This record gives sequence, C-alpha cells and structure tokens, in this order.
Amino acid sequence: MKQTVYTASPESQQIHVWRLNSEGSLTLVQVVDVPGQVQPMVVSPDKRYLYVGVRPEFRVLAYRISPEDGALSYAAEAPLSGSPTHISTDHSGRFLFSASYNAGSVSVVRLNDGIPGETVHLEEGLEGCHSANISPDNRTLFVPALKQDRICLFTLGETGALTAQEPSEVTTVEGAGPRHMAFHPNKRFAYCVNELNSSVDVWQLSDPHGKTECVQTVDMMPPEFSDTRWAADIHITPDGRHLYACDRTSSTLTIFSVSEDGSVIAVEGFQPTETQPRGFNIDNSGKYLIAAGQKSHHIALYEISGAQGLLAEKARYAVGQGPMWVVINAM
Ligand SMILES: O=C1O[C@H](COP(=O)(O)O)[C@@H](O)[C@H](O)[C@H]1O
Repeated sequence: MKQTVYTASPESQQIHVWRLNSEGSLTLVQVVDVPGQVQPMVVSPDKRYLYVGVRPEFRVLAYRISPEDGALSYAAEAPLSGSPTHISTDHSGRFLFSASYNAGSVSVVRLNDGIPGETVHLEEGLEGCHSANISPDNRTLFVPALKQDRICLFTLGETGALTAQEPSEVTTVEGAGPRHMAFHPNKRFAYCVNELNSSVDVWQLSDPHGKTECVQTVDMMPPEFSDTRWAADIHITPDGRHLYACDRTSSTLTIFSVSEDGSVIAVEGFQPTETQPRGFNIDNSGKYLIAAGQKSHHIALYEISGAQGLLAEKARYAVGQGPMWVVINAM
C-alpha cells in the first residue's frame, strides 16, 4: 500500500505532500503554494482529487492526485458561499459538503466527474456549523451546530438537496459545543468530539426506523486539568479498536479503547503532542497517527501500539506556518 500525507498550513498558504514510508517515516515529495489560506481538505472517494477549502475568497480548489507519488496538480475550482471550516464528500463522489462556522451554513456542491461545480443546496441557520459528516449508508448528513448544542440530521437527496429528518436534530448537554465526528467501521455508532467541554459523545445510529441516540458521554481531560477546555478533532482506527481526540489548550491527544461492538469507549491514556493540535489523522493501516501543531509549526508522527493503542513518537517534521489539517491517502 502506497500512502501519501497532505498537511495544510494556512498562514504560509501551503500544502506539504509527504510519502508515508512503511516503517513510519515521512519523505517530502512536494510543497504546493496555494492561492489562499488553505484549511480543510478531503480526498475524493475514487482518490483522483484532493479538495481544499481556501479563504479569504471562499472557494474549493480541486487538485489532481498523481497515482505515482501522490503529487498534486491544480485542476479546477468553484466558489463557496461561506468560509470553509470543514469539507467532505458523499460516498458516491457526486457531492461535496462545505460547513461554514462563520456563515452558520452548510452548502452542497455538485461534483461533475470529480470537478466541483454549482452549489445545489445551501442550508442556513446553523450557528457555529463545524462539520458535515455523511453516514456510512450515504443517507444522513450529520451537521454539528456548535453554538446551538445540536447535531442536525438531513437526508441527502438524489439531486444533492438536504431535507430535514424527523426528528430534525439530536442535542448535546448545554455548552458542550459539538464539532467533529468519526464513524465506527461497523456503521452502527458515531463519536462526536465536543469543543467547549472537551468530552466525547457516543451516538448509536438509527436504522431507517429507529432514532439516533447518545449512549455514552466521556470526559477527555485528565482529572487534574482545570484550564479552559478546547477540543478539536477526532478519529478512529480502521479496525474500530482505538479512538483518539485532541484538546488544544493542553496540547494533548486522548487515547480511548472501543468495545467490540463500538458502543462503549474508555480512556486509556493521554499523549502530550505538538502545541495547539487542531487537526490530526490516522493512516490506512491503523499503525500511525500524525498530529499538526498550529502553534509549533510541526507535525509529529506516532506509532499506535499495544492493546491500549498508546502512542510512541517516532519523528517530528517542520511544515508550513499554522498547520491545522492532515489527510492520509492510500493508493
Ligand atoms: O476551532 C475553531 O474554529 C472556529 C471556526 O474556525 P474557522 O477557521 O472556520 O474560522 C473558530 O472560530 C473557533 O474560534 C475555533 O475554536
């Protein structure tokens, strides 16, 4: 398996392209100068394109991915209606979702054979909209609205239109601030990291007739932590055994084990990491985790080891300024 790591550094307007070597080191392949502050990124389901959200002129840029070495070449772009805080696609690769925290909206952009085109749907009134997460069955878009302590539930239609479901939302405890989500590979559970109280909620996903409900909430901070909580990102290993979430004030990665069926998580440990980790990711073999320090201007690579999924730092690398998004693609 060939793997490529992409890191976005908005302050220096760069994407660094790295080869992830099988023994757990990175080799720099390319540095792309982006025409704008690059923030969220996602790879298309067919792995032909990397989509990146930029500002201050709000756009999504599509870069063609070289099947040889993962290098990027500019392909196309389309305007976005708000600042892109998070972008993702549906599983068929027909639609791109852009969540905008500042605009309080999520937009759906049509992808024409991978090329971003017109905005086919704009959903507003989502205060602090922080991400858009399509369910494993490609039916439900989960959209956390951080400032409203709710996750809105939309059905994705054939044309890309979003229709509010019944019920139209699930709610967190007051002041939690739902932000990013990860789905268990068994497709029955999702995990949402809450920015403002640094907790993780376990959501049992509905079948078409059931309802989505929170079955567990776990504090992700060490007991002695008393500063301002400021969580950011969350990811699960491909085998569903280990879950990780980060907090920016403490610059910590919290390590969770996940029960066999995905319904229960438990804190296994805390890993000090790069200063202000706003984004991280896990490689496709489930062996490595790479975290970006928005204030250290470095990324750190960890090996995931043992039954607890603890992290051992293998190396750290200088990237651009203010790195905040990490994407890992397997070819
Ligand atoms: O992480 C955060 O995200 C929001 C929105 O980010 P933006 O990059 O889309 O502006 C930010 O305003 C908030 O302060 C921060 O905690």
